[in-house]
Amino acid sequence: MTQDRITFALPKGRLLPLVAGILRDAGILRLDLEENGRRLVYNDPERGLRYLICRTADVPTFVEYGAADLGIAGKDVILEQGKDICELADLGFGQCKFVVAVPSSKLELYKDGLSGYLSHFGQLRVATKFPRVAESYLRSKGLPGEVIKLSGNIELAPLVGLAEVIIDLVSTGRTLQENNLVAIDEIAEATARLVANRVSYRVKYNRLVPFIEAIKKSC
Ligand SMILES: Nc1ncnc2c1ncn2[C@@H]1O[C@H](COP(=O)(O)OP(=O)(O)OP(=O)(O)O)[C@@H](O)[C@H]1O
Ligand SMILES: O=P(O)(O)OC[C@H]1O[C@H](OP(=O)(O)OP(=O)(O)O)[C@H](O)[C@@H]1O
Repeated sequence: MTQDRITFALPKGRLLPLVAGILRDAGILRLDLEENGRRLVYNDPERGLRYLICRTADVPTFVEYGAADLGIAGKDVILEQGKDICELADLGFGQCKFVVAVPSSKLELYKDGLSGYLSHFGQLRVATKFPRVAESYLRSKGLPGEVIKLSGNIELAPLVGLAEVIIDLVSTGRTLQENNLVAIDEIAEATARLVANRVSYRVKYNRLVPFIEAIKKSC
């Protein structure tokens, strides 16, 4: 880690325009980050700042290993990754929630919940992009379900018999609705969080604090 340079790990995709806007409003970011570009590192040597464009799910990894001092990631990703990083602030945007959803045509089978379904049908397969969150949910309910990890388009799984249930993120609810799925439980809400590498937060504290305060103020 370079001692005086500050590196930010930013999530590409739907959060990037929001994050870039906040960093700009905070007076930190002066560069144009191409939202759909291929460039992954942006340097601002005059200010001693660097920005990494990361896959959303990888932001906590870049921060944990000190490749970035600060990062912005959804709470969903932070929960799933379980990395050893400092969570500094809830930035309030990027709101969504983890839900458990089933085909609306089969809702009747879940009237006694997932345990009722499981005791009747003997199996419960849960498709998700968030296996840790799903395992922990099943454990908390005492359900011996099988978690099937997918990379996206999770809603497809119950429509074609790959799984009975999905655990996925919802914001508008449109994807569930358009695929005839209905939420039967909510697990947790998620918003974007400002995170820091544990060592950077101690060693570079004086340099980081103005950035942290400016980001919090512009949210
Ligand atoms: N409706 C939503 N669905 C998914 N994520 C959402 C939603 N609303 C807000 N978010 C936030 O946006 C982040 C996901 O952003 P995005 O969809 O761009 O990434 P991704 O598709 O998971 O990543 P990648 O394309 O790299 O696999 C989530 O981690 C979450 O914090
Ligand atoms: O409630 P809504 O506003 O419809 O949003 C929810 C959808 O958005 C996310 O998918 P994303 O667009 O990230 O694509 P993915 O399935 O490839 O992850 C999520 O996994 C849902 O599918």
